[in-house]
Amino acid sequence: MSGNQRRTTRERITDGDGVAVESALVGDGLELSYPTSDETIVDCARLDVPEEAVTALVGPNGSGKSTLLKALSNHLDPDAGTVRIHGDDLRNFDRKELARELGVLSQENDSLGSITVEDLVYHGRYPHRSFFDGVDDEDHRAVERAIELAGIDGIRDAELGQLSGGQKQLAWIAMVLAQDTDVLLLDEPTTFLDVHHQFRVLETIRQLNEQKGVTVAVVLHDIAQAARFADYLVAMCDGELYDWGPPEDVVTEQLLADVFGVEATVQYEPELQVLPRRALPDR
Ligand SMILES: Nc1ncnc2c1ncn2[C@@H]1O[C@H](COP(=O)(O)OP(=O)(O)OP(=O)(O)O)[C@@H](O)[C@H]1O
Repeated sequence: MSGNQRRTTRERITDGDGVAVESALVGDGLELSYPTSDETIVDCARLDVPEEAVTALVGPNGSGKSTLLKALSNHLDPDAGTVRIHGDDLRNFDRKELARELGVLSQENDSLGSITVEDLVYHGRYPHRSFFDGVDDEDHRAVERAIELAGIDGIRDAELGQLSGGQKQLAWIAMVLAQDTDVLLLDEPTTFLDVHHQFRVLETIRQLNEQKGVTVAVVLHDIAQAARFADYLVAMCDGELYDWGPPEDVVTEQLLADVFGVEATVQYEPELQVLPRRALPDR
């Protein structure tokens, strides 16, 4: 079943400015924990990832961003609540169907043994092939496009195990891009990357959003970068959603103190900037 056939239900919300937006992904009444403990790690009444927009999840270490992303990508079963993509419960999808809808870059990438970068990127095409199908022209085109977007042509024949952390990260990003999905969930895609590659990855995400209408939810650590880059911010604190909305509404000096524990100034000239001055005492 294709993504378009599934798009039967529209879920609308109103953002901080009172503007109605449609949600591609909705987390509804989510309570999340890990099998190793009874402790609830995330308790989130409602989370919306607006359609055809870039949403950045921000928050301090351990605030539950990755955990939330795992639930949104069906890698973690909620103790309570549901995740819906275009109105359909994620649990209604088999693995391959979901992989045609959702491209996921997690922090814990599966080990695929000693394969080359190019083979890894081809791996991103598996949801589009049946068991007996070979690689077709569309697969070749998608792989070449992903390799170009990620800027990894020079290392396509290298084995993953021989790469630096940043090069590996770019290879995984290319694999997710080759999947060619309408929705991307990216957990810290800029980790390990130098400033050039950080910009390149963020520009690629923006380009996919603007040119192809791809919906993106991305965990970013740099609040100033997230505020400049994203259309919406989701600020997590202690496993709860502290605030949600356009960056101008969410990034306040109060949020920086409450959520991040820093005294900081927020400036808008020439664009939104966060200027941290000092760390506040631990909460
Ligand atoms: N596999 C796991 N088993 C048990 N607890 C976990 C597991 N993964 C994360 N946690 C716990 O869940 C809490 C939230 O972690 P999570 O990784 O979601 O936070 P985060 O906001 O993404 O942090 P960071 O910015 O450091 O990546 C932490 O207290 C962490 O110890």
